[in-house]
Amino acid sequence: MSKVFAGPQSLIPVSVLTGFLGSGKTTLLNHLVHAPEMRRALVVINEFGAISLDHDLIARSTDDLVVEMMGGCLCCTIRGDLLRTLRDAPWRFARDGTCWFDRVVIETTGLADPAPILHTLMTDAHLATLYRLDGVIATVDAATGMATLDAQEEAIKQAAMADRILLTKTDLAAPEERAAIERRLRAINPAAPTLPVLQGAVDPASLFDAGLYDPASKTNDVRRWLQAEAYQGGHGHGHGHDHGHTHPHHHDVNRHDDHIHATCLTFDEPLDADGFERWLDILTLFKGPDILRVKGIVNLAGQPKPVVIHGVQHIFHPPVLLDAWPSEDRRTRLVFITRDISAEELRETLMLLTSGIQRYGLAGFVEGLLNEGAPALAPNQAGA
Ligand SMILES: Nc1nc2c(ncn2[C@@H]2O[C@H](COP(=O)(O)OP(=O)(O)OP(=O)(O)O)[C@@H](O)[C@H]2O)c(=O)[nH]1
Repeated sequence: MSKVFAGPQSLIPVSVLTGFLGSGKTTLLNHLVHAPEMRRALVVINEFGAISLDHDLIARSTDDLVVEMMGGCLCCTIRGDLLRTLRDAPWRFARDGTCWFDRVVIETTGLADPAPILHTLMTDAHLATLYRLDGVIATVDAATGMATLDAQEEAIKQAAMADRILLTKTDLAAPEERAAIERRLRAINPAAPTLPVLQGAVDPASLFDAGLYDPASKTNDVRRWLQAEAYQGGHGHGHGHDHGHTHPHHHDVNRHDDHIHATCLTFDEPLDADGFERWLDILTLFKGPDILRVKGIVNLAGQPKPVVIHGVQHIFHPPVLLDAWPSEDRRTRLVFITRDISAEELRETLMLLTSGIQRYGLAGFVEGLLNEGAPALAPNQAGA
């Protein structure tokens, strides 16, 4: 928690375009590259296997737009190729001694799990001085998306990790088919707007600036980014503090997204900083693969400023210490999209650690656990 990320205004925004095979990523990019927002963009394309020679974008690789091709599977060669490409790009594409491009879009292969790409962007110290993750855009085919989500767990991950979901090929889907997939996507990822797209035609303004930093206001815009209210339309209104979407029971019980929980946890009282940090460590250590996305604004005891956290699986972006609370609302709000981890489990384990460490100190808490076992510090006894 000690590293604090600073200076987002000078960093180049990176958008990650993901989506299953044939779901319309290239069609979208071919449309997008004509937009003024892409005038000085670096587009990094990763295709598994041979790159189609009639890829329109190759023809568009001109003075104005640079298209970098990377072979191989991005999620397997991530530590090498993408890192090198992004590290070298500012000087490779420099003009008059300065970095020429002002935006990066990475198109991933349809088979890719987007997590390693996000991890690279979030953790490499050198990249962190050049780039900021602007957002994840996922294309989902309105006609075949249901079957893809049923069969391919990667497709669920892509939707769960997205900041924007683009529902493509809406011309090929019957209205009820489209409504069903929209419902399903909202349940997987309630905060990501689902935007219909025909033949790639999309307004770039609806795709970009999805990150914490808002170039329009030149500040970190937590409310727009966190979208905590989106999780509150589901179940559990009014009473507890956990709001989220659970999935209605389906006959095909093995559907991957029956395991997905989208939840917002809210805490009225400041949290013990040590307990919170240790809880995140333990959670990511043991449950990392099942944490698809976490975002949050956290009120830590003794820290007057809010801390913003952002993680994908076991990797967290360095926390951001904001100058001030964005509103009067000083509650901790954590939004989670997880696989097989319920809101209750998240809340109870967090309360156990923060209350236990606050009350007994770390050494006393651990000693208590060793001597008496966890029941002695059960959540309802630990002040939850
Ligand atoms: N009918 C219809 N077809 C579309 C639409 N968008 C894309 N397509 C078609 O869908 C096919 C796949 O689109 P691509 O853009 O190549 O998809 P992709 O996600 O880049 O595919 P991969 O590179 O294989 O992962 C192409 O034949 C497109 O012309 C749409 O809105 N409507």
